Amino acid sequence: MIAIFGGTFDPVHLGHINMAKQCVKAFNLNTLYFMPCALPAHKTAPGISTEHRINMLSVAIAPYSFFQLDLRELNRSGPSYSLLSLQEIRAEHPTTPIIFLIGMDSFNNLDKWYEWQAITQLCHIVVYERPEQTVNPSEHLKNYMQHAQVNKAHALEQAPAGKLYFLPGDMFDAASSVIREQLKKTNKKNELLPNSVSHYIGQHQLYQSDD
Ligand SMILES: Nc1ncnc2c1ncn2[C@@H]1O[C@H](COP(=O)(O)OP(=O)(O)OP(=O)(O)O)[C@@H](O)[C@H]1O
Ligand SMILES: O=C(O)c1ccc[n+]([C@@H]2O[C@H](COP(=O)([O-])O)[C@@H](O)[C@H]2O)c1
Repeated sequence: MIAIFGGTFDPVHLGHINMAKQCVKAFNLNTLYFMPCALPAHKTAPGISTEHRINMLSVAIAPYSFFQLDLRELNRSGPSYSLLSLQEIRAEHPTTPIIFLIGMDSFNNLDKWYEWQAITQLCHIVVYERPEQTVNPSEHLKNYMQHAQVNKAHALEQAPAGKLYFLPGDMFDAASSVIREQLKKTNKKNELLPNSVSHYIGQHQLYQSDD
């Protein structure tokens, strides 16, 4: 199985680490790849450099041998459409099951992603719950849920793509946007961040203003 966790990671926080660990455990993965986007398709571009986002990801995942980075989106120009990355990964692994891990807020907006139906044919979507985000599907998503949703993680090993699984696990109340606001007010260690990321932010004086 190939597992990809895409995100802006501005910055990576303990909510990301928590859901990624749960995914590794549920699917008994050897490796889960964090895939930072260059230019988010549906939100404003990060105010810090890509290099800082990658360095923070690197220090955050360093303690875990089962986490790695996939930097392919940084090599493309234009919005980081997941479709293009998944097409590349599928071409590299024609028959292997591919998991794309997202949070509940992303799932509720999935039908607004570029060519979202093609995405659901290239990979399995695994959704992790998020505080204050209940499943809220549009008609399109309801239809997708009806034909794709499975209730056992094991079912995703039996096909290369096309399934949808809601991964159970403890929710973790953390959001990069909230953390950025907190960091603007105080540069004290932030409890929603791995210590190594807090340290990196302090060292490089990141997120001190809106610039
Ligand atoms: N605490 C969390 N619980 C569940 N899913 C999460 C959590 N934090 C992030 N995610 C999911 O991880 C993916 C990448 O998230 P992203 O890097 O955009 O961080 P974020 O915290 O959602 O950022 P922002 O607050 O700026 O929107 C998205 O699919 C998002 O839904
Ligand atoms: O391809 C798209 O249209 C698209 C739209 C919104 C989000 N995504 C992807 O979903 C992942 C989480 O996105 P975000 O914006 O919450 O960091 C990340 O890999 C994004 O590239 C992709």
